[in-house]
Amino acid sequence: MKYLGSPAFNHGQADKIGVLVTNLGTPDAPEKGALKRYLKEFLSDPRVVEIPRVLWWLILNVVILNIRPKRSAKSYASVWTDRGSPLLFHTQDQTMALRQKLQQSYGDNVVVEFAMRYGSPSINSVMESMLQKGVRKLLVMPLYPQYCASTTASTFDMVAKNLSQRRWMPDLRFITHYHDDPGYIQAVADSIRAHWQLKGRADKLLFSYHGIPKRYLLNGDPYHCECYKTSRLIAENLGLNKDEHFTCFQSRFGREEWLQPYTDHTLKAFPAQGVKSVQIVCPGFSADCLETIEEIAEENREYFMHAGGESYDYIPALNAQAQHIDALAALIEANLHGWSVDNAKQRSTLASKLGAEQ
Ligand SMILES: C=CC1=C(C)c2cc3[nH]c(cc4nc(cc5[nH]c(cc1n2)c(C)c5CCC(=O)O)C(CCC(=O)O)=C4C)c(C)c3C=C
Ligand SMILES: [Fe+2]
Ligand SMILES: [Fe+2]
Repeated sequence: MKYLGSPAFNHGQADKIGVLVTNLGTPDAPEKGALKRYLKEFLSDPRVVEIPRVLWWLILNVVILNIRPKRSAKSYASVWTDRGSPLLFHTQDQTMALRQKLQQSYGDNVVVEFAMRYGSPSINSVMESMLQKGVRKLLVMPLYPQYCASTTASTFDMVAKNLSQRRWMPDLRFITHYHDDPGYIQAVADSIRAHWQLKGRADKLLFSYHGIPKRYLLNGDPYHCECYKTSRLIAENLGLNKDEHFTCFQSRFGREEWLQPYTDHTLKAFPAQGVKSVQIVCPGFSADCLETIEEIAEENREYFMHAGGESYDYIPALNAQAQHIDALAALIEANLHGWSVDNAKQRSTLASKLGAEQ
């Protein structure tokens, strides 16, 4: 095995702190070919689809990758913008804002970049460039508030795989979740309050989270519990009673049972139960993306209105809103605790002392 080298050690070179924020990733274009590449990488990840590999290889390559790319490309085309995929440009904006904020505290000693777990920019390419810039202490923060093996642990797998191929690994820290972080909860609650100020309140506030197969919960994944805790804390912050909010799970994929209650079933059933107006928020998504814009703001609105609903509002993800950035920056700073940027200074003093003695 030949391990990847790092730039030659240079006494006195400043050690940099690196902050790598990540998200899921998105196709390069809303086209069949790009979707096929993206879905192949995403759905081949054993953390995402936990079924025996040979069986899944056949289903994925023979069935799914021959049907889904065309359908998904159409969905992506409906949300695509001049700046590309919403998930990509929101992540770019978040990173730029975080960089500005963290550089106020750390100056040029901090390098803030983003990478995507699937597609580009890849975790491998961004880690390589950060280490080349002299990052010797690396904090990784996946922008998934709730821990899930399929997303959070998969990101860790990729970071660890990258480091396993290197000769000189940096100090490493990894934020696994922030589903109950007071700053995050406050930011989501305040975004709901701001929405109420503009539009008034609905019969029900719906919290919708991306689903996972129920089997993953039964096998010990804490994602379901963390989603419920996020909902509870936001509802408490808003002073809502139990009848005024409801938690459900969206974006089913495949045939097995996923976490219930399902968002679409819930919205189809609400009008008959007397719930005529809803406001829906997705505190599992740090950025708007296909799953919130097309599925929640559009598709599920149709279901609800068609079933007799009268008013339906989607409350956008926090994206690059200042309060979101402040909350994320505070979390990052708390996790950088004790990582001083003075090592380089100490080392250069030591190097010159040693030089003087020789
Ligand atoms: C927020 C956390 C997410 C979890 C948990 C998650 C699990 C999960 N997802 C799939 C399958 C698909 N997800 C797709 C899109 C998608 N998923 C998330 C987040 C989570 N997924 C996001 C942010 C997005 C949107 C990306 C974008 O480009 O905007 C898709 C692709 C879209 C499509 O073809 O429908 C698939 C497929 C599984 C199987 C899964 C299981 C654990
Ligand atoms: Fe997903
Ligand atoms: Fe639970």
